Amino acid sequence: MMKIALIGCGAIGASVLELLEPHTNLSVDWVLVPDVPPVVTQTVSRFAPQAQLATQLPPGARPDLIVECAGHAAIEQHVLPALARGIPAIVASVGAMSAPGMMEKLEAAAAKGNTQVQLVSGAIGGIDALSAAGMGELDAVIYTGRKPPLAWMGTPAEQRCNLASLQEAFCIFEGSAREAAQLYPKNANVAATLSLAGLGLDRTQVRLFADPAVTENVHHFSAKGAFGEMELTMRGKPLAANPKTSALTVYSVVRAVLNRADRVSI
Ligand SMILES: NC(=O)C1=CN([C@@H]2O[C@H](COP(=O)(O)OP(=O)(O)OC[C@H]3O[C@@H](n4cnc5c(N)ncnc54)[C@H](O)[C@@H]3O)[C@@H](O)[C@H]2O)C=CC1
Ligand SMILES: O=C([O-])CC(=O)C(=O)O
Repeated sequence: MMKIALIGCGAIGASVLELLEPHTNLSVDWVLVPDVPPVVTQTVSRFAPQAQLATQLPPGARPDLIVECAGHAAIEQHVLPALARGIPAIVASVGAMSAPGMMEKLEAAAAKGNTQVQLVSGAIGGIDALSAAGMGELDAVIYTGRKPPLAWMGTPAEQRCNLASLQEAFCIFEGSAREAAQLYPKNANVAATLSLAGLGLDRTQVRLFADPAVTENVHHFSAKGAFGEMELTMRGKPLAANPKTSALTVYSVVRAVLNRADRVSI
């Protein structure tokens, strides 16, 4: 039985709990959240009644895996200490790697604990191909993210345009994946993921649009290099609980967990 600690129980975390519940070869025994609103209590008692709710992993707890779906701050707060204790981790907040030195800290913590951390593909696909292509020479990776204006509320996009009255697509950001992930921590994890799989945070070109013509979160990237060329468009359905987040992110986290719990992984 694989014992799991889940970090975060919002739009992604709640759906992950629901999808993992039927799997009898694993058990979510801890759910770590900064506070416990009634909706979290209800979700946990419905899908993981065995789980203990806490703000930090208790010192004596020894999960086989921690699963982060909480936000960038959770990497420093939960993932690094767990890795250093030898607990492997699955991370959804890949954009956190845009902070100076964070990738090195992650590697050092995993090395200290003699364990591994997996950064999930999240809301995008093709990471396997891009990452394999990166073993050869890559010339360019270009990413465009397009979401409905509502998905950019509460971000610096509000200072760039009037999101509520946009009539056509507006480019709210153009620059590197590193800047994108730092400015839009809840909306540009895909930019960071593509760059870590490919050309790195500083050489991956990113454009982000608030687009009233789309109802989905549309991610497009193209890559060119020694392998040839690839292009991918993902039209991700947003989660009802958080329009910034695509449903595929949940499936990606669940798949990563099951790949560790099951005998065959794909
Ligand atoms: N890799 C990818 O493609 C994607 C990654 N994400 C990442 O996943 C994160 C979560 O997304 P949602 O579930 O939609 O957000 P949400 O806002 O619905 O839920 C966040 C949950 O995490 C908890 N939380 C916040 N800070 C925490 C901390 N320091 N420690 C423990 N729990 C904490 C909150 O209380 C809440 O339960 C995003 O902030 C983003 O970093 C989101 C979408 C796509
Ligand atoms: O869920 C999505 O569509 C992508 C997202 O928020 C991110 O890249 O952070």
